[in-house]
Amino acid sequence: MSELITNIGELMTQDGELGTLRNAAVVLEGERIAWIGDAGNAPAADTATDAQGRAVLPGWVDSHTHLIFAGDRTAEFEARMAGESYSAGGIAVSMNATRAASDYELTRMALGRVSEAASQGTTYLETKTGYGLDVEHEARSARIASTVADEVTYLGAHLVPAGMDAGAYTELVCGEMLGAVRPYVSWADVFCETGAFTPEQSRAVLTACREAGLGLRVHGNQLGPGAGTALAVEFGAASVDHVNFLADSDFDLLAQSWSGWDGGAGERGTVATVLPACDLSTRQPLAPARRLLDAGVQLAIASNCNPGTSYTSSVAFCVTTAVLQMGLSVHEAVRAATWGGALALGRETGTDEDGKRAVGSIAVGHRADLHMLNAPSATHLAYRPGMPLTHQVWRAGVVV
Ligand SMILES: N=CN[C@@H](CCC(=O)O)C(=O)O
Ligand SMILES: [Zn+2]
Repeated sequence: MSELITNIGELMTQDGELGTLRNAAVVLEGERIAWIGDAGNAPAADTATDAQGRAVLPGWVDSHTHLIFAGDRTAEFEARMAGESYSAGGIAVSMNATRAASDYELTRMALGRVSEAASQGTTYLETKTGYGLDVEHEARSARIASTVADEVTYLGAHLVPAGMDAGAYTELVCGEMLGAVRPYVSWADVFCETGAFTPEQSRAVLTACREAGLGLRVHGNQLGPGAGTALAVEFGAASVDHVNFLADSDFDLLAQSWSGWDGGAGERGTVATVLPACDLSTRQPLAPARRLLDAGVQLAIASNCNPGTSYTSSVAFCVTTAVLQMGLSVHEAVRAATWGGALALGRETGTDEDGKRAVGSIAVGHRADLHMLNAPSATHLAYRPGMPLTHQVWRAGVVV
């Protein structure tokens, strides 16, 4: 089956060569994009959708979420709004509720969250373990995650559970727990922060997970200056996320990590992933997205949907915040939330031949993940903050 989407007022492809097209059309064939061009030259297809001048973007690629949880942390949020500061300790509240939930409940809630995200334009999504925190419950979280998300990350190193020795727990994370989650995950992450894992413990986790063949990610520099970003770059992590408290040397390390990359080939560096909704919900200083881009660092924007610090899967909200409060242009923010997210997950390239089609940009052969706005341009995402602008979403060629 093929579908022609025509009369697109603005087609923001996020593809380096195609750029942004006006009065454009796209043809989808099965799960792939088959043709892109001027609406006047569009070929016939089995069905047609008239965009009536609306804008079309790639679907959001949300490269950082924590969707496998039960329970509620409204009280912690209220206390924070009354002046308390965020600390990692709240993770234990979610751990207890998550352990107590049945497989069915956890799966149903996770699917509900994925569906909320999809209805707002998210077409590719990563999620993590991290609220199980023992072998049985981390393995269960990983298994459930693998049934609801496109990419799964092992975050056994989220918090040392109360009553456990940090060294012994780190060994568990690096040993038996890693073995139990391994069939379900392709990434590993560590929360390298005061109150979570020390640089030495983080190093041990990253080393073991790399040896197990997992790609690496780091939660770093969320709550203060520290070693997270430097460790991420040293280990060749695909992404370091949060990056609120960076030293000058962290900017340099991140920028240098991309110096051997020419935009498509060469040595990949470490993406800096900013999480604007989390920054607002924790009342942290906003991550320095503008300075990172200006320094030559590749940037992603993600929702960080989780019960503690960012209970939203609205990437549009994050994009709006990045434009209005972090100094990004609309194009830069949309790029970070689409192509940038794909880059952070190693999914920005891929062709018909290898069968793992690229996501996060609109080009022939890429996966047909499209987000049509009820607006003539992507600028409306920032110009009309908070408005429900998602008009229609295609995921792998299928209307969501
Ligand atoms: N910072 C660490 N992990 C999550 C929050 C976890 C929680 O508080 O439940 C985050 O990315 O913000
Ligand atoms: Zn997180």
